[in-house]
Amino acid sequence: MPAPPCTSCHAARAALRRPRSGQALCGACFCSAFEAEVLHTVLAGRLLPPGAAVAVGASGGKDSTVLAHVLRGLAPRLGISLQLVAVDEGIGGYRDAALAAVRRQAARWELPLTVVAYEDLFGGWTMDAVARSTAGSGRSRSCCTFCGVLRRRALEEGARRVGATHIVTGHNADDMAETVLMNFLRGDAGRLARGGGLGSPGEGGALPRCRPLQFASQKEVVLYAHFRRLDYFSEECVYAPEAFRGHARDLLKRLEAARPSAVLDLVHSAERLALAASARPPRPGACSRCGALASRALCQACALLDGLNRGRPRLAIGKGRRGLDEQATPGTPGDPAQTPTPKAVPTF
Ligand SMILES: Nc1ncnc2c1ncn2[C@@H]1O[C@H](COP(=O)(O)OP(=O)(O)OP(=O)(O)O)[C@@H](O)[C@H]1O
Repeated sequence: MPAPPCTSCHAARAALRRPRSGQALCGACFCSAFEAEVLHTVLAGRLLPPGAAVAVGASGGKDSTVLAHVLRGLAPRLGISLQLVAVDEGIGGYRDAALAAVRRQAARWELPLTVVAYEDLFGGWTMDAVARSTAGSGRSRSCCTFCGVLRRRALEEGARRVGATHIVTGHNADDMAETVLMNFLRGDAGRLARGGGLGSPGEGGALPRCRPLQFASQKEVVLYAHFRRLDYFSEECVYAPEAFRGHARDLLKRLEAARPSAVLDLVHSAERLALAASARPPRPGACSRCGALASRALCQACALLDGLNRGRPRLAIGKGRRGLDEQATPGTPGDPAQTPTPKAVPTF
């Protein structure tokens, strides 16, 4: 049976049904609708004001590839300038290939690209060295916790170096729903309260961040990349199988099969959450080491690096963190058996 006509242009045959609405569209009309929705998200949320110098966190994966492509098309209309900032976490056999995809994109789209590396920013620590250190403490699953915190810091540093005023990342609705679910499962009220909305306005001197694909489903991001023939890197990080996120992802898939709106419902529910006064985390202050926003004496990044440099990475995660703050003395040397011979003292 031939495909039905596109319900938008009525000229071409439909190539897909939109996963949420069931609307039958041809590839061209789907891509136009997707781009219009991203534009609406940016304008309605006042995410990127005219004149903004925007750093796109470019991982080479499907989400940031689609984000960079869509924003490049919208840039003249929004009055913004764009550049790519990629973080090299130092993950052998994974990030090098992903960075090659980012370099191809930058060349094809004529966008400036800056690469910042953990190794240079964090006193010689690469993610592979962190993984060896955390596996030694029997907690290899914590790898992604370290990587998430350090990547956030590295992206901020890269964006500042190129004079950006705003940071955008490619998190899609599925990523956001997984995060909400994980925060619920961990009982992390502070993160749940902070996780709503389309990004952060830039508290404590940090650059404003936003996620223009936050309402786009993963399936539609993949479809968009397919119809626009985008070249991206699609392998999973070598450390991802260890991550707790995988359990949230599996659970979400099952929830979605029973209730197709589950992903967006979760994203919206996080926006509407209000914490009881007794559950509210204390107002953040400044990290005693680097000055970034911190809810304890040290910000997360400094606490993690401190734990690593002491050869006690577990100290920096969860309950051990309090002890680390109490012991925090700037410049404490690391345990040479664990540290990767730091090249420089981390400064951010
Ligand atoms: N190495 C990196 N350098 C720069 N930005 C990154 C890097 N890794 C992730 N990001 C940013 O964070 C977003 C979320 O990344 P994450 O790896 O959690 O999800 P993802 O769904 O696999 O994203 P993507 O498909 O873009 O890789 C990315 O879309 C990108 O904007």
